[in-house]
Amino acid sequence: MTTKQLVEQIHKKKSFLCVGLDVDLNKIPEHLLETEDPIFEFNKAIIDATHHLAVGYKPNTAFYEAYGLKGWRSLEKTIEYLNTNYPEVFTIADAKRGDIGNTSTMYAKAFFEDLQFDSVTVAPYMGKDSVEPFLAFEDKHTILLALTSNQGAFDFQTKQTEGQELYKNVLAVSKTWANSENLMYVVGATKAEYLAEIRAIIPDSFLLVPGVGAQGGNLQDVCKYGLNDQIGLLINSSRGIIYASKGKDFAEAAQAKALVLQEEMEKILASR
Ligand SMILES: O=c1ccn([C@@H]2O[C@H](COP(=O)(O)O)[C@@H](O)[C@H]2O)c(=O)[nH]1
Repeated sequence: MTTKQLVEQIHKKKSFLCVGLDVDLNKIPEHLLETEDPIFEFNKAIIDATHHLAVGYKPNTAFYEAYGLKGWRSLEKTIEYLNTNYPEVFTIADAKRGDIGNTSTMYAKAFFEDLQFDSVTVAPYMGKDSVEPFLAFEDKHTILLALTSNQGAFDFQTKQTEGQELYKNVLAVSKTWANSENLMYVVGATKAEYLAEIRAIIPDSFLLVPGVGAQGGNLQDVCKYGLNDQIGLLINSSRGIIYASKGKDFAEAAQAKALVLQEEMEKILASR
């Protein structure tokens, strides 16, 4: 999917919501555990109930890898289901990959060619040659960790290096890499106060913003400095949406939670 198509979807749905599909078998309704593939059945119901309110879906691969081969098959079925039934949505494999060049190429093939995701999250730590193999894929997006939502972000990301914070260095340097137009960045909703300075370095890039809901980040705070001319934000909520109920009404309850965020986004978009 191109960035232009993503922006069109945002305007059409009046939403820049991304639903996180982080499926934990201990948290899903019990009746689904009797089915052959509980993870896929859960995802399918959540997607069907929320697709008109969300422009993106983000399975975090950890939640699939944790269940071995069966979990990976559930991930495959989920992305196939999205691409077949809702090809207009932007898909993110939250896998946080990145390695030496030839290995990164294989990661990129896995997520872009085999699984057919639109994007994958990548850690910048190993530098340019670990990220450029992902950027080489046309109309695919590499979402680089910049300033993450967790407390540990302060251990390294905000430390001074070459006269500025490391995360700012990541933003400024990655902009110069080959095909950097395919880059997006992760900035945690819990770090909204950094967004003005982030936008000064990367005014045009899309930001994937996790951390609203369960982690306490605030949508209004993120939008104040995070929005740009193209909207430029994908706000992710995982637990806050998908675990709204553990009963048979789980999909309706998830829809209600997604609707609250979509309506808030619609108001924000209308007020610009
Ligand atoms: O900085 C980051 C980067 C990634 N994540 C991931 O996003 C979701 C958030 O889930 P919630 O349940 O809405 O808190 C999850 O997959 C994280 O691994 C992040 O939270 N922060």
